[in-house]
Amino acid sequence: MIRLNQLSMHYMLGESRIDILHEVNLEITAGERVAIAGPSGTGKTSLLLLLAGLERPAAGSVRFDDRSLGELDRDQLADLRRDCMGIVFQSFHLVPSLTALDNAALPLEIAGCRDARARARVLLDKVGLGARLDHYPGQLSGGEQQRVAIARALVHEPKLVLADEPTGNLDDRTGAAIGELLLDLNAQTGTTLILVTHDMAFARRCDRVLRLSGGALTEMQFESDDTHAQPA
Ligand SMILES: Nc1ncnc2c1ncn2[C@@H]1O[C@H](COP(=O)(O)OP(=O)(O)OP(=O)(O)O)[C@@H](O)[C@H]1O
Repeated sequence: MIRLNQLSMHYMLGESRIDILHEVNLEITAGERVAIAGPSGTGKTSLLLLLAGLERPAAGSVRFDDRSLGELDRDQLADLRRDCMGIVFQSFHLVPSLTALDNAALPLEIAGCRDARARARVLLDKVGLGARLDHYPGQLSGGEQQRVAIARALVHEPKLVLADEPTGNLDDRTGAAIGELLLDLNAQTGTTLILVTHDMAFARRCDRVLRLSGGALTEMQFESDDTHAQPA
């Protein structure tokens, strides 16, 4: 489903160059659950942005279902994201003027789905926000906003979910419930999951854990009960 070929990326800030990825190759098959871990500031969020076509690489390519993102224009990329992806950013990107229910229903409303609000309500219930449907983002806590963003990312059952620390701001119990929701979605609909997480217990429930460090992605290997694994 996803193929990274010799992918390189850096940011320029004035004269200084921040290297994020150096000639990375990776294949992710449909239905896979992939966790991305690694120290703060190594580029995990940037990698998700590349996968979503929201950043352009310096070299190499990102292919999604045999389409090269580099060959798509802005509108085609936006269509691809709308139709095929559910994205959870660290900053949530909720629409401030819409209620939790309308935010969560947005992808289905845009797709012209008649039962958009009913389906969004079911998901908001599942993330524990059944009593917050009519609240605006400014009236919700950070963790509640995060859960609305997760409901919005999942509501149209996308082929691919890209989530940046989806359990990061949540207490253990709520975080575990959100983790279950993502894994259930994967089990039920075959959604491919690519999740940035520092939560190793959650990461280990994925098929693969990749560590991003020094511009390289390395697959982590675990002993049976070792939650402090080193990259292979
Ligand atoms: N638009 C930008 N311009 C310049 N530098 C940037 C930009 N965005 C990110 N960076 C830098 O690139 C590096 C990687 O950032 P990124 O957010 O991808 O890291 P991360 O691994 O997701 O970090 P964290 O785990 O703390 O969320 C950081 O050093 C950051 O300061």
